[in-house]
Amino acid sequence: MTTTVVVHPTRQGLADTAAARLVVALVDAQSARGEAHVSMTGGSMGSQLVSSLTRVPARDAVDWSRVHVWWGDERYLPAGDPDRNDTQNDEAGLSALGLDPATVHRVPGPDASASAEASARAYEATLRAHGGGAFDVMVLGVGPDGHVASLFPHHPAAASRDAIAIAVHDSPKPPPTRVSLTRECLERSREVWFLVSGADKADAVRRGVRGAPFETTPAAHVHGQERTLWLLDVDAAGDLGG
Ligand SMILES: O=C1O[C@H](COP(=O)(O)O)[C@@H](O)[C@H](O)[C@H]1O
Repeated sequence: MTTTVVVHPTRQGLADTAAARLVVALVDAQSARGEAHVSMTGGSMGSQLVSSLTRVPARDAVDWSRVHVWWGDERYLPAGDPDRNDTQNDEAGLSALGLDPATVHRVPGPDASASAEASARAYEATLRAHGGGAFDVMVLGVGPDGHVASLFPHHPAAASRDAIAIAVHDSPKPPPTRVSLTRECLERSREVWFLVSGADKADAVRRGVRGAPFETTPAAHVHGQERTLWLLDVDAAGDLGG
């Protein structure tokens, strides 16, 4: 397993390059296994990545009808809520890619589940029916506090084991109720890509890349089975030194 840091001059360049990488990774996965599984992220970079994906010249090399889309976490809000990660990805152009809605696996919100726990169980059951969360590529953002998906520093839910997906209550970042993949699940992917932009993330990136304790920096302890990439813009890389 290797960890690589790649620094891009601009945020747009970061998103465009990550989108091109993702197209190639999906083509490779489909050629090796017939279908591809990617876990997307919300937050600032999630939608920018989707927007860039819609403009990658080679995107037609992917058979989008055989791409399974998942999310590493979701804000527990009704379908279509503008604060949901999937809604924001949709608005950035996800539907323009030619995906089959049956292979876009959304986390149920309060309109489709009795509780965040029930939502996590339903999402976990869907994941178990499709390989248990061993994605080809897991795309993750990182918060300024070092959180990843909805695993927050010093939050008891972050330490959950023996599950694939969990309910998260009292999130320090709104909305307070979320559903997240667990640390165990996040580590099952072939490749983990952190996409991080902005000077406000520079300290979290430094801690993540240098391996700070899980309790303070959950992002530091998520690795791909084959490869971990920290894809940064120059501002997010600002505290890494030469
Ligand atoms: O709330 C969330 O935050 C993180 C990071 O978001 P950002 O806006 O600080 O980039 C995101 O990765 C996660 O999916 C989302 O639910």
